[in-house]
This record gives sequence, C-alpha cells and structure tokens, in this order.
Amino acid sequence: MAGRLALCLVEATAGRLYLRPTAAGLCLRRAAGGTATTPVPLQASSGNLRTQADLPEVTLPTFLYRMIFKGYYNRLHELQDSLKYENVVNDVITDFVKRIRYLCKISPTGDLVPNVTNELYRFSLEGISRILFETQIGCLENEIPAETQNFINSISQMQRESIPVSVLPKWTRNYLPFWKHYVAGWDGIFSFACKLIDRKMEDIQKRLDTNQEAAGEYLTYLLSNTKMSKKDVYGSVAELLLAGVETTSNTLLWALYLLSRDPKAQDILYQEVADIVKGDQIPAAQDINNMPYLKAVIKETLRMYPVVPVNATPFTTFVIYHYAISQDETVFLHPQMFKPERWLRDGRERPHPFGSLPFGFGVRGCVGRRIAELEMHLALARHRRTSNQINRNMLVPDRQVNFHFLERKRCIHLNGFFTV
Ligand code: HEM
Repeated sequence: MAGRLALCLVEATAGRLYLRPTAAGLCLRRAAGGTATTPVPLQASSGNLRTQADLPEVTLPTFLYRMIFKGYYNRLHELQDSLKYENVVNDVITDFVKRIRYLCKISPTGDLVPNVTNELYRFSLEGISRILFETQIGCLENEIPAETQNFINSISQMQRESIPVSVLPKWTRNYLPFWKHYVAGWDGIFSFACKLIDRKMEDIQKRLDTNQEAAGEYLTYLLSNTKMSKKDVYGSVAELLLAGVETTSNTLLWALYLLSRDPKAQDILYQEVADIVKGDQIPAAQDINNMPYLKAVIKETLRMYPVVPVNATPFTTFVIYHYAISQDETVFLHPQMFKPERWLRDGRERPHPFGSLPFGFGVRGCVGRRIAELEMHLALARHRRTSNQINRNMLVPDRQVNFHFLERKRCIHLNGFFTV
C-alpha cells in the first residue's frame, strides 16, 4: 500500500452540488492487471549504473525493415490518429451516461452509483472494444451478454493469476493450479477476441469478393492494409485491449475522486465546458482544444496517480518510477495538492515537461495515448451537464468507490455527473 487519503465529503453549497464520494477513505494499492502484454516478473535492477550507451538501439535497417515489411509504424500511426474514433467514443459515452442515469434512478437516494470502478471498467472495455472490433459487445447494457461476461471473467482470471505465476518458479506449474488457471484466462480472452476478429475478416472478405470497399476503422485497416499475419493481428488486438481498459477507467476514477474533493475545480471545469459546448450539443474532439483546464485536470490526475506507476523493459535495468518522480518537490510545488492550473499555459511558470511522464516517452511510449486522452477528455467534458514485453502494476483504489452524482441546479438536464 503506497499511501492513504482522507476523504472530505463535499456538500451542496450556494445552489451547486458536487460529486461526493461515499467511501470514508481510500487507500492506494498496486494491483497487477491491465498489462499490455503477458505479465512477466519485474526485472530487478542490477544496481550497476548504466549510461545512455547501454540503452537498446533500433538500427536504421531494423527500422526500415519494420516500417516496410511489418506495417508496424503504420499501425501505430493509424491508432494515434484518434480523431477518427471521435464518433465511436461519443456513442459509448452516451450509452454510459444512460447507464449512470439508470443506476441513479434505481438507487435509494436517486443519485447514488455504487461501485463506480466497475462501471468505468465496463465503459472503458466497451470503448476500446468498439474501436478495435468495430462492434458493440454489450458491456453497458443492463444485462451483459453471457459471452461478454465470460470474456470479462477471463480477463480478471488472467490478471489475478498473473501475480502467483510471475513469482513462482517454473517447476511449480505442474503441481500448483495457478499456471493452468492463468492459461485458461488467456484462452478465454483469445477465444472471444479471435471470434470477433474472424467475423470481421469474413465480412471484409465478402466485401472484397463483391468488389466493395472494405469500410471500417482500426481492425479493418489491420486486416486489409498491413502485412501483419493473422497471428500478429490476434496478438496485437489482445494487447491493445488489455492495455486500454483499466488504464483509462482508473484514471477517470481518480479524476472524479479528485474533483469530488475540490468543488472549486469542479466549478472552473463546468464553466469552461459550458462556455464552449452550448445547449444539448455533444462535445466534439475539436472542442477539447479550447478546454485547457479540462486537459489540465487529466494531466494533474495522471501526475498524482499515474495509473501505471512503474514501468520497466525486460532485460534492461531501466525503470521509470512514475509515482515517485511526479511527487518531486523541486519540480512540483506542493506535490500532494491537486492543482490542475499548474499545467495551464497562461504565462505562469510551468513544471518541467519531463517532471511527469505518465504515458512513458519515445519509442516505448504508450501507443494508445491519443485514444486514451480522447476517451477521458470527451467523457469528462460531459461534466458540464451536471455537477473521469513490459511488466506493469496498476495504481487503483483498494476498495469499492461509490459516488453520489448530484444535481447542478443551474442545469436543465440533471441527475448525474454525465447526462445526455
Ligand atoms: C490513462 C491511460 C494510459 C496510460 C497512463 C498508459 C501508460 C502507458 C505506459 C507508461 C506504457 C509504457 C511505456 C514505456 O514503456 O515507456 C504504456 C504502454 C502501452 N500502452 Fe498505454 N497507457 C494508457 C492507455 C492505453 C490505451 C487506451 C491503450 C490502447 C488503446 C494503450 C496501449 C498500450 C500499449 C499497446 C503499450 C505497449 C507499447 C509497447 O510495448 O511498445 N495504453 N502505456
């Protein structure tokens, strides 16, 4: 457990009501999960200091080979062009809003959403699935389809078992149940993902056979434009799927939590969004460019709670401890305080850009960064209507988090942090 937080309950004041966490306190725990690749034990630092010369190098021939024959950099480029996913993401947010409203409605107080962690998980899984598989998987329906539920169970089984599997010696695999369960978890993940990918392949093939254009986004692109083998596509999609769920959902959770403790920040955020998005409009990705405070809220959340607190590359001694570096007092004045304004470009002195690197940096940096930001920014922008081979751990709350989504009196459509 890395730290402890005291929660102050924020009550309604002067006609405005705010997010109010109901848990009495939150602890941080580092839970394994959401890894982009098969979790492996964190490589212990050898203690020998290395220089820049020791860093792995991508030579020009390797770079060219990957670019030309593997379609690799195209793939990354494709995913980073996040604007094309704006409508998909907004549709998912709309479904999420409906679900939050429904949960509020059926709650005893009319505003309580229990276990927000789980709701945000469902939101993120549906979001990344719709982007990757170009199909709805029903995570935001009141009754999750059985197939999807099995998939969710498989993810959590794989993640749960990844801890014992990564610390136990190989010889135990024949005697203890963890390895078997771990592999079964992966089997469940792949059988679901592969089925959706195969379905998409058949669809593309049908279109091509009838001389139609293979319309679609990421998966269609991977399947029809790159030189990736089917096996690579399966692996690539599974990797993105796992990396893209708990990261965004927990960051949104931390953002909601921080905002719930800071009514002033909620007000500023509300005002900024309301000034740009009028009436019943749904915020567009372009609108986000005019919302510096909203972006700063996410940046500050990731500084305080970098959801990937440590990342390391196997077989190197290079480890970034995000959680520690972003608390450096020499870079961030009052690092324990939630101050989104420290990131604003309004003439004030801004922190060093390398003071907080929640997405990593350079060639190993997060491939899904643009998608993650799009999802988190657009989700948070709905705030205005009312009132968020690497081994990796996640920085997540250690207990169930419930929120009261309270009315913001100045709004017409009330009932929840997000509404439609
Ligand atoms: C708040 C959201 C997220 C955070 C903070 C985050 C953070 C990170 C970090 C720190 C790394 C390691 C970078 C390094 O080694 O230097 C990483 C890698 C990765 N992330 Fe994310 N991530 C987020 C969301 C996503 C999403 C939504 C996706 C998928 C769409 C994704 C896909 C990946 C993949 C595939 C890698 C591995 C890249 C590689 O091995 O080269 N991430 N992420």
